[in-house]
Amino acid sequence: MFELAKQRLASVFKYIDVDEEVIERLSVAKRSIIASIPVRMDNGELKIFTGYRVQYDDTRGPTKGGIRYHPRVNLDEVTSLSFWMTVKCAVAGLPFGGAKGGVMVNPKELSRLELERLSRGYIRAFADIIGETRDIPAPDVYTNSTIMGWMADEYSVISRRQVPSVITGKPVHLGGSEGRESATGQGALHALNEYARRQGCQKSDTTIAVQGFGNVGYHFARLAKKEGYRIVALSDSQGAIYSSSGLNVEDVYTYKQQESKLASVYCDGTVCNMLDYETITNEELLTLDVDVLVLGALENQVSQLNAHQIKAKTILEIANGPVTPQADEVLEANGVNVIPDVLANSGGVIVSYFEWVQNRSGLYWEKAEVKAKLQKVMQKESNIIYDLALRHQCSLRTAAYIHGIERLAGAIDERGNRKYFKKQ
Ligand SMILES: NC(=O)C1=CN([C@@H]2O[C@H](COP(=O)(O)OP(=O)(O)OC[C@H]3O[C@@H](n4cnc5c(N)ncnc54)[C@H](O)[C@@H]3O)[C@@H](O)[C@H]2O)C=CC1
Ligand SMILES: O=C(O)CCC(=O)C(=O)O
Repeated sequence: MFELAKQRLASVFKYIDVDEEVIERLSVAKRSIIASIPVRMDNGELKIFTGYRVQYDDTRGPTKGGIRYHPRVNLDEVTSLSFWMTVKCAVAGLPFGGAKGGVMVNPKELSRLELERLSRGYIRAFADIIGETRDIPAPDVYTNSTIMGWMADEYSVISRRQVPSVITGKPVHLGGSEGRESATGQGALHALNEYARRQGCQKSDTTIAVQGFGNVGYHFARLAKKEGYRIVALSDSQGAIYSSSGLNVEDVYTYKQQESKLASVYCDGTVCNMLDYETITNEELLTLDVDVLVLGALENQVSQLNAHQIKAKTILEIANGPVTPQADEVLEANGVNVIPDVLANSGGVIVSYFEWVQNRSGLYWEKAEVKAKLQKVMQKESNIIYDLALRHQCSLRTAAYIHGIERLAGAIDERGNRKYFKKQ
């Protein structure tokens, strides 16, 4: 996966003249740590979990990135995610480098207390390498604000002082920022709005299918529906639902909260009939004839295996790495525009940055202020990237990488390396 991720890096060097030293530095992670995390389970047994933290590059500031709990987490995946965080923070213009963490675990199999012991154990294992000006974790797949609260608390216990800024995405009562919970979905909507405005699209005529109904998928779907887009399909890991006239996202969310999976929404015949939804498979959702396909689950969902079947005109990547480089080629040839992850899902880390700033200054902002600041950054960076794509006649992904790598290369150069532009 990491080798594939790096192919994106290589593709921008034909557009910008960058010194080999920059390429060399951005081709490897600065630090990768694997740790054993012992956890006493509720039945008295000791279980050892494997935890990862990769700090990819810190040229532009302390490294930043979420922690993922998933049974398939591995070093290759965490390294790729940390590389994308590096590019993303540069694309958003944040004073951060990139990192990512993870634990190989199925959190659905743990009790709440076991989950808390694992999360505190993760911090004890990595306390020496994280820190408010070193590396600042945040939530990712199957981690949330409650887990971030436990982690920040554990770090404060170890440090014998209050250090809320070591972790972002915390509960608001523990120093979390207003608006962080919905920030990734909200940011993606800003990126889509700017794109739609430039294409002259009417929101009410635009149909959207959303893969993934967790933090980012739910908030995106909820906010997009509120703005007038038509959400016609939703999926989670267990199944998918469809309605040509549009789904009521809040109703679906309420049923999922009660029943824990989307499948229950339609498995219960009463609910299904009442809401007029039909069931489709997860694979069918990806190939629906919609205007926008939103990928908000995991990596490698559109690959060379299914790219040629995609009928959507635009893909919005809220997940990290949901389209493979091989699929990019097929999509580009078929005229499908991809609004790339490093732009589309940057709302989360942007509001994480706001949280870090609030924690460090001790001055807290109201939700409206956070939302206005997020909108300003998303609109600015989206339009820079959409303009770059027009100027270079390249894909939106390549334009986003050009934008991020130029900022990174500038920082690497200004830290004392050879001039990054070979020709001035
Ligand atoms: N939480 C955040 O602030 C950010 C998350 N992301 C990325 O967004 C993606 C989703 O993250 P979250 O929403 O936070 O995770 P989450 O754990 O809240 O939700 C993940 C969702 O994906 C669903 N899912 C898993 N496999 C699926 C499949 N094959 N088909 C359909 N649905 C599937 C799960 O059922 C769940 O609904 C990940 O790639 C993550 O790295 C990116 C930026 C920030
Ligand atoms: O909020 C953050 O610091 C990072 C979120 C994240 O992991 C991501 O953008 O992929």
